[in-house]
Amino acid sequence: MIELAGVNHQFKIGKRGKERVVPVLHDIHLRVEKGEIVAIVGRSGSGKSTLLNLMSGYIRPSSGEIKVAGKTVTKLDEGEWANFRLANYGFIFQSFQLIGSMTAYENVELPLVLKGVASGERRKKVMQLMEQVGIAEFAGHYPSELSGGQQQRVSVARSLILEPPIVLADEPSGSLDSENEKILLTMIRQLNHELGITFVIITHDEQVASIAHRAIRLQDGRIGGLV
Ligand SMILES: Nc1ncnc2c1ncn2[C@@H]1O[C@H](COP(=O)(O)OP(=O)(O)OP(=O)(O)O)[C@@H](O)[C@H]1O
Repeated sequence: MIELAGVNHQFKIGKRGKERVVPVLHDIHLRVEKGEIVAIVGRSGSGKSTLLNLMSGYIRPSSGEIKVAGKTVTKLDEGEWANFRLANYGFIFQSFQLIGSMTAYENVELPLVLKGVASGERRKKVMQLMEQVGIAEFAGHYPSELSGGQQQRVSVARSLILEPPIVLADEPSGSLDSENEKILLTMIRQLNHELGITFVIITHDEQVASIAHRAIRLQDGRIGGLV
């Protein structure tokens, strides 16, 4: 589903003319199979977010090749990446990244609006999914009127509304208490099992890593073997 071959990444930092090159990822070879839940673990600064950003095209590798769903994505331009992301990826973030001026319903609906889906079909899909993740009763609430766990469920619903084959999650339970974390992890397992969605999850949390089929440890920008 996702394949990285010989991927290296370095950032350039500092003032123009005085840039310094900071190597962050080194010779990454990684395959995530369809239907897998893969956890990416490792210390702060080991390169986990950089790896996820490479998978989602927000940054381009300095060298190496990346394939997603059979397509070589390394050379896609911005516009092509935007379409590719919409068709293939859902995203879940630690900070939920909901739009504060939109209700829970409107947040979940947004990807369908962007895709140009007709309003009747949007309504059906949004309500069905909000019910599935247990937040239908909060449809008219704004994010500020919801608990952290409820906000995260809204963001999960938004990430799934276009039925993406892959969900990338960056510390998805980082802002949740243990009760809400449990609900989120059960939901991820269920979605993986029932819909075959592939998950790549960055985490520091052992509970999260424990639901993964496989955990990959990054150490100073290198894959340090299975956990
Ligand atoms: N845009 C950037 N410009 C320059 N350096 C960056 C940039 N983004 C990340 N880095 C550097 O790359 C290294 C890896 O960062 P990254 O965010 O991938 O680590 P991480 O494992 O996700 O860390 P954390 O667990 O703290 O989120 C760090 O040393 C960081 O300072």
